[in-house]
Amino acid sequence: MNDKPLRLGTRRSKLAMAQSGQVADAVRRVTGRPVELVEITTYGDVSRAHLAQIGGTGVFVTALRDALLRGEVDFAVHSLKDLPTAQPEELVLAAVPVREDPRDVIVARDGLKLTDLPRGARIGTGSPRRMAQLNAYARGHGLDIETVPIRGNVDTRIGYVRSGELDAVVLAAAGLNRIGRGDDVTDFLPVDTVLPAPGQGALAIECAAGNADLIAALAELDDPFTRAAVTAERSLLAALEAGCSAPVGALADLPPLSAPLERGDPQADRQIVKEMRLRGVVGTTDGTTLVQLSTTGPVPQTHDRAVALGRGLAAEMLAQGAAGLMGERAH
Ligand SMILES: NCc1[nH]cc(CCC(=O)O)c1CC(=O)O
Repeated sequence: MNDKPLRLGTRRSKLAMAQSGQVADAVRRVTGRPVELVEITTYGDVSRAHLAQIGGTGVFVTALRDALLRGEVDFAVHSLKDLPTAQPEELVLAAVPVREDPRDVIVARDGLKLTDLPRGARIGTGSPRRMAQLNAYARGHGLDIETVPIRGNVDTRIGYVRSGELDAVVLAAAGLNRIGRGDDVTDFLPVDTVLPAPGQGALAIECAAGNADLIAALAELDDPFTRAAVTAERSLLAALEAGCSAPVGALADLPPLSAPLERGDPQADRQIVKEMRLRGVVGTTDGTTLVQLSTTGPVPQTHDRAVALGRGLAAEMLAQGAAGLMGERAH
């Protein structure tokens, strides 16, 4: 047996360290090898500039990928939603593990839920996708809220609420759960209200394309349903030619059951594993216009079919004017 430690390249943020630590445990289990964490500082960690200003996608990812390409680390763990949709040829996503809760949540003062927020409440988020959908929801439901651009790590964001500067902030459930702050959530936003970012809640384990033994070992951590889902979501994003900072949401999951689920009902079980629903949304950040569409079909059994599912829905969204809602292109 090969006892040489596997080197896992990771960012130093609390979230990155938490998810790298969890994946390291899983990789130790399936490979029987020790795993050591190698900390890498990325431009996104250092820059104080607003993310939209440093621009482009994948600022958090480039330094990790460079370390992989230079052979300084054996694999890296990314939040899938931060990964650019273009895959470099020299690298492969060796595994996409089972997805965490994909929903966005709010952390609000006094335990408030979205619909309890008082008139004029200030909600912090740096994400045009979250702004667009929250503002659209507010318009449709007589809520009077103001979305306020913020950035920073999870602790910083929650700090704005604790200090009283903001009434609430929007975050991803998955990130809070991974750093053990799930109890701070005051409201889970239904995906019908705010569709998450493509890939949200999922991780990607990436390694060099030439590392066949490691790729084979890591395959055990792959969840085919999650992989098909995030492939469809990211293909939708790519086909809209939108970057990670575009107001685009997408989620592929199980379609609602046509009949109430009965435990062990073979009919319901078959429906669960066979079908996938893909939803996509794009809108203006003020929430005045949203294009929101969905499609349901068999769970894609190949990469190409998952890509086709995402592209197909993107084409329908473009036909309904999606391109005009995205504003300045990131690239
Ligand atoms: N944009 C930052 C980011 N990238 C990944 C997560 C955690 C959720 C995930 O893994 O999808 C977060 C924080 C957030 O959006 O609240």
